[in-house]
Amino acid sequence: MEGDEDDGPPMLVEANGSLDPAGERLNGSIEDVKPIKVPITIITGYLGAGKTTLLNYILTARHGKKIAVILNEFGNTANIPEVKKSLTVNEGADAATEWLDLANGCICCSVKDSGVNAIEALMERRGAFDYILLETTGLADPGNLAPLFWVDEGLGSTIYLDGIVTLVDAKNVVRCLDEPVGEEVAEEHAHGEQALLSIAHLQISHADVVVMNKADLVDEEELRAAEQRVRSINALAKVVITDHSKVPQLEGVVLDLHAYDNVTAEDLDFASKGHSHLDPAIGSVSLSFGRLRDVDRLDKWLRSVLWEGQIPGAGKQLDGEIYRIKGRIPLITGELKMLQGVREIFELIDAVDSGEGEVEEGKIVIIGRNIADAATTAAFQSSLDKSLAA
Ligand SMILES: Nc1nc2c(ncn2[C@@H]2O[C@H](COP(=O)(O)OP(=O)(O)OP(=O)(O)O)[C@@H](O)[C@H]2O)c(=O)[nH]1
Ligand SMILES: [Zn+2]
Repeated sequence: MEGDEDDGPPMLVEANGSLDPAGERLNGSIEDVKPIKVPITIITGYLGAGKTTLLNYILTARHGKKIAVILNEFGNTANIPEVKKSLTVNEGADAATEWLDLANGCICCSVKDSGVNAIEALMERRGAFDYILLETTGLADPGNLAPLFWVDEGLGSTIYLDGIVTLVDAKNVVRCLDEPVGEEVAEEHAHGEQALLSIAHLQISHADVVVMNKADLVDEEELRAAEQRVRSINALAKVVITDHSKVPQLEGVVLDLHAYDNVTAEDLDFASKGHSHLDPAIGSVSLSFGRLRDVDRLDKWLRSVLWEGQIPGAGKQLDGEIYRIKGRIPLITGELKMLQGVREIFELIDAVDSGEGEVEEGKIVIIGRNIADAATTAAFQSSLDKSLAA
């Protein structure tokens, strides 16, 4: 019950949109028949880590962008089935309200059905936004949210997932992660105290950017320890250190992340360097391989691992879970494919031409629970080698 304190009505607030660049962009692209897709960034993080502080900072920063911010208000609403909740839009002195039908009083469970509709209705009435930022409750597991915005064509029409930003509290994160983690980590949507701790792991493991906040409360040594711990859980995420959530810039930290439509060499670079496994629960595995003739064998291997939890040829079921996967796959033709996945959903897509020349080495990075120990890492690599050569 007490853990649900910020499941209150979400508020949609428009940040400093006075310059209305969206309007300009709309007018400038009349010949473009495709509807403009608005990027949505999910802001998640442990209770009290600084999510609201970050969003307020963005709301007041001078950026000339039209940003819709969906906030969770403080409140003490218990989860009551089938309640309608409001989504308030503030535009300067104006305030407008959309109604959200929150199935169990929690936006993360209902955003698919009504949150997106509300956002779309809002854009129809108010003009398109450049960006949408969605703050989830401190308990939300982003693994449930990400696929809704990422691959669902119905939603994909107007909104696409730009990335997940996870706020962590530099002072408390190590202690939180060291608390015993129960079986609840595997549960889809747990709200107990035990689960809360597990959710901290999940939120970090799904992050594309980790904002390590409250740097003012720790010394250099504590800060490095916290940063290393976060990187050991998620070697793919960019880590940004802040005081009062004052991110150095918005682009690449909160906006324009392209975390689900592009995989750069830099994204995979840190993960492939090999790191100590500081966290027994969640870690990252980096696999490498040469250029492939096509992606068929890799596709089959991925289906076995992600859909069946089976490492081909290793003769055992994975006793963990995979949360996130990214890769860059060069073909002998010179083409480059990119791999993107959240939990069991994955896609192999053509790389955007970055003009970086031919890529020689293929790389895949997997983040998950109970998969990053030395034995499992070796099993992944040898299985992949055999499957690709077969
Ligand atoms: N010392 C310090 N305090 C901070 C910092 N960032 C935020 N705070 C304070 O920490 C408290 C929680 O910050 P919020 O932004 O409300 O955190 P939140 O993640 O939105 O919290 P919930 O909505 O409860 O999950 C507030 O009192 C902030 O003023 C920081 O960098 N340093
Ligand atoms: Zn929920």
